[in-house]
Amino acid sequence: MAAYNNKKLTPAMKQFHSFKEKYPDAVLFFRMGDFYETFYEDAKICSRVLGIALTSRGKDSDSPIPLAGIPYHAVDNYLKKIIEAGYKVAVCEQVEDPKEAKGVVKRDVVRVVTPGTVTDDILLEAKEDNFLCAVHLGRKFAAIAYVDISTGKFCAQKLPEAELADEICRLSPRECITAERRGELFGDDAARIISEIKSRTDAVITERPGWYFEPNGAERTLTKLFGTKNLEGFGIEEGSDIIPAAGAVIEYLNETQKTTLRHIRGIKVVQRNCYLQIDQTSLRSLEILRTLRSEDRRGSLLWSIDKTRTGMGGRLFNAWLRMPLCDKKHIDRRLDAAAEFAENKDLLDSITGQLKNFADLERIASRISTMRAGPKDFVMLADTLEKVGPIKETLQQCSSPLLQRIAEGCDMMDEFADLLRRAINPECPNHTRDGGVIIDGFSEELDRLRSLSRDANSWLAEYQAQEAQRIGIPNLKVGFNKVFGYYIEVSNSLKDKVPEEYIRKQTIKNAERYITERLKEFEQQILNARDRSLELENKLFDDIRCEAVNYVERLQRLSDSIAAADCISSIAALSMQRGYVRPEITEEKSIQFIEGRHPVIADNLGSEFVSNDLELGDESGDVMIITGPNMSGKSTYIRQTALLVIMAQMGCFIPAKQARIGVVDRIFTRVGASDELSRGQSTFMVEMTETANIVNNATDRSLVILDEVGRGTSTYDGLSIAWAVTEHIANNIGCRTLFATHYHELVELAELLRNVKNCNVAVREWMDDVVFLHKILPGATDRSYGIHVAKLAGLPERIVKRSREILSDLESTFSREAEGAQLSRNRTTYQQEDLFSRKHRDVLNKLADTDVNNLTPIEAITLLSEIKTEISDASE
Ligand SMILES: Nc1ncnc2c1ncn2[C@@H]1O[C@H](COP(=O)(O)OP(=O)(O)OP(=O)(O)O)[C@@H](O)[C@H]1O
Repeated sequence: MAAYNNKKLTPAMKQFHSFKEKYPDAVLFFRMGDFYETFYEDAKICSRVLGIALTSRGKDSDSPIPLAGIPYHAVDNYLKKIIEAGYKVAVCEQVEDPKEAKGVVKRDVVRVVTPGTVTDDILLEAKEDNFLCAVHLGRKFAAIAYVDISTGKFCAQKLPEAELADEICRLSPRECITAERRGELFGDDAARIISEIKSRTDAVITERPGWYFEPNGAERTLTKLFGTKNLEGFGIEEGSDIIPAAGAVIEYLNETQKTTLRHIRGIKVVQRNCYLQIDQTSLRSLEILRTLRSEDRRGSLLWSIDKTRTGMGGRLFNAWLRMPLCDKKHIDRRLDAAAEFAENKDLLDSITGQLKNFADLERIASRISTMRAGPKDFVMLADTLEKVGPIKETLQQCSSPLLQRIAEGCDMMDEFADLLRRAINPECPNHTRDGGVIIDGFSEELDRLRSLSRDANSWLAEYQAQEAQRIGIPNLKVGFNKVFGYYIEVSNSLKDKVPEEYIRKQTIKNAERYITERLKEFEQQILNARDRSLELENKLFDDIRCEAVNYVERLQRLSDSIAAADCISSIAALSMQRGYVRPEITEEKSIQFIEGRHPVIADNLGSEFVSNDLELGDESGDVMIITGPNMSGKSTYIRQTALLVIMAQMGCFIPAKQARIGVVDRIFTRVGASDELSRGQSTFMVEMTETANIVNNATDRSLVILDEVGRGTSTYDGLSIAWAVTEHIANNIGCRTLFATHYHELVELAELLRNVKNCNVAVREWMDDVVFLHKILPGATDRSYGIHVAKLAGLPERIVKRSREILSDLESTFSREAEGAQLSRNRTTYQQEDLFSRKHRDVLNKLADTDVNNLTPIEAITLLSEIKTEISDASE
């Protein structure tokens, strides 16, 4: 912007530069009349991202300024596009009436819209939280704080640094604040974490000065917002790592919002061990919130099972799915509630019916609190508050404690609903600027002013008729335009008849236009009345908005209750629609399903989907090795297990005939070869990193899903790694594990280790073809049928035939017996080592128990002989 110091700049452009200096990292929307103008680089960005024309200001000067303008009435759509493209926008408005301005009109930046701070419905996904988060790396722990300003939800948690990136990915924030890259706050670790966030999420990274994160200042910011002395009431002790992160989030909102944040009423500290931990890899590979390939909601578990009807219900359902519970008591509370709905169709129909077209109370409450609520918000609110009574009555009939609590939370706010009904016109426009928002009868003064303007039409008609008759011009017309106001129009052929007192104002093609003293007087009265009625209407609307602020807290609580009712009824409706059952939740370390189904695939395939049983953990063995041909359904089966556990622990019914689930603390998956080349890691490296994460962090309460570990390297390396990992899990961790593999050699582990068992997927051979039955059966298989699958996939017959020849050659050269012998040798050694160590221990114990001083020589020789025999037995 070389032109900044140019003395030739107009006052408006000088003003533009002064704002641009204050908001250098934002695109500045500079209001000029009916347009938001953008200049210089901003104009180029807007032209590129928004597809609007790039022109220039001062075309004839030496240095024309690039310019792109956005009509003010269409600003919302343009804002949406530019924010989605990851830009921030500073909205600079005219803050005085241009008519009254002395010199250049006063302007100010009234808000900065960034991806993480949007509040307008059009810029938000109804059923998704729009999180802004801040990250802080403490000495021992990391902390993250996140807020959705459109709802007022504000949470924070302390966690090990190694889990930070995963947690951020799970939250999928739109924007992430970090301390500026200088000083000790921003070391190598932070740089690594930020680059991980950048590569794994769509979040925009915003750097802010180190003082945003300074603990004392941050604590002051937070206590000021909540009006508390300290943060102990929120479970945040002095010096907690949470404080810098939470303070930075609020400081950033203060910087960008320029309105009150009173709808952020408190901060919830998330206790990680209360929730089933699902790491980022599992979240992605199990396609819980988005599909793996297209990153689409459609096709994900959430998309398939979410039947909520309200925005806040949808967001809560999303959070329940992202953060399933770990406490049997809490899970049962949700399940009891869902069961009560599922068993009573009338009750369920009544609730779901009432939730239809229910307003997003949480977001309206936020807009009320930030004084951005429009007339339509209040109309929706009035309609919605009317439904609360019937919902409360329905819920009061229920006996489950959760539903009773929800019923208690159904606050009808009669007096507020009544005010809205009396004041706001149900047919009102979107904005207050043209009036028509306050209903007739609400204010006597408004009614009087309105009737003055309404009566104007009949006065004008009467005046027109009178004048036409008086001066004998039957087609004389009274009209109105913005420039001249009211006028009398007389066609040219009759203009000679016009009396003297008519003052000529405008000549048009076939007529002349005049004004009269009476008409002018009348006009003044009318225009005055219109202006005053608009002014009064705006004042009345503002009063209602201010009154509404007193209800924000109650609206938020009501919203929480309705969201929970929506989630529970969604679960019940789903279970009735698809025949899901209530899982029995236990504290045992086992999982059992009878006729379990994959929730998404089974819904697509209908009756073609083959259901399967599962017995895992405790007596049934912790580790299940599943072998079977390609395409037989191994991956589907192991993923289905993880999904059913997640659904059960969120309090959802599940697709099975019967299910018993021992609560799981963490889910780990190592599934398929995800392409992480963009992160500079080879497929095998990713596979091994994920495997290392599992063996290092899984507990005996975890569920581990392994699909093809070791496939990314040579057969023997891969097999050895897979063998050793399985052995380690079975011997040292003992967690419930499903391992789908093509390494048939692994099935031998079931003979060696007590808690490992084999299953295979049934296949029927028919002529030269195979039919996949998708049925999981006990025992191992030793055939791959890979070539059959290649044929099915359309590999040319010539290649298929040649593959068969090569396979048969290979099979005879490196016969399976040879490999088997190798492994049986391993097995023998394994058994021998075990036996040896046990015998040696027995012998040593015997020696330790012997009192040598009291042994006779004969006894000593007998003991020696016994020991010798025992050792020789063991080595045979
Ligand atoms: N239980 C089932 N009932 C019906 N169809 C199924 C079932 N399980 C899987 N399928 C179908 O079989 C296809 C292949 O399943 P899946 O990917 O689970 O096989 P896989 O054995 O893991 O294959 P690979 O070893 O090649 O990875 C799926 O796309 C699905 O359409």
